[in-house]
Amino acid sequence: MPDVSVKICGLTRESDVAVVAAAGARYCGFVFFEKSPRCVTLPQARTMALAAPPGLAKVALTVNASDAELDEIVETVPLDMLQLHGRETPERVAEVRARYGLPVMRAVGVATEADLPALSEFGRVADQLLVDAKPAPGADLPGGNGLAFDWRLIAGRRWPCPWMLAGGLTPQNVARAIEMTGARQVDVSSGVEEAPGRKDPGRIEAFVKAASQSVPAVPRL
Ligand SMILES: O=C(O)c1ccccc1N[C@@H]1O[C@H](COP(=O)(O)O)[C@@H](O)[C@H]1O
Repeated sequence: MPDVSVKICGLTRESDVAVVAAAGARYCGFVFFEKSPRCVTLPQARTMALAAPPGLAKVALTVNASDAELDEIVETVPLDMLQLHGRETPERVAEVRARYGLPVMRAVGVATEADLPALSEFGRVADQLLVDAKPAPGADLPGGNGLAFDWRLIAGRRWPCPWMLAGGLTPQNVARAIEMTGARQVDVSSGVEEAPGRKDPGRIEAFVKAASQSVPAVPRL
């Protein structure tokens, strides 16, 4: 049975790291975006990153961050990947990759067919894509809204680099999402919380279990 890797994003407590690792997730994410209820300070993120066991990749999520902001994050927090979740251009993605020598995952919001070409464009410069729901116009957050998109839009599609499915995933719907899209990696934030910014260990375990037991769709030729 093919393995599906899970990223649990928006951890805020050291105890979350142990829960995520024990559940069998492959990645954990720390949010550096002030408007988010999951935003963490550099010392908080450092403490969590140092608590992560080998095999749990640590991802910093930023939104249109400057070099100065990224410098501070990368210098303080031991990381395995940078997630760019704003309006970063392909040139900026390439610049960030070169500057830090870390893999970069670029998030792309999807609501309609018109959003799909951006996935091919960013797939040529990023190490990974995060295929997320496009937030409603005027939303405070560019992600982490618990909003799903129409998975039929990407069913069986492939891009030049590995990708993760995100947006409104929950322990209840993740198996269906994987079956419909063929995703081999999934990312969740609000769907495993008991309140905004507070992860629920039971929901994390249920999510990883449901994702791991799912079978991705056969890719379209
Ligand atoms: O989680 C956040 O607060 C956040 C803030 C700003 C940009 C992205 C954010 N989260 C990312 O969005 C996806 C989907 O979230 P959800 O599961 O729909 O709540 C999440 O996995 C993060 O990568």
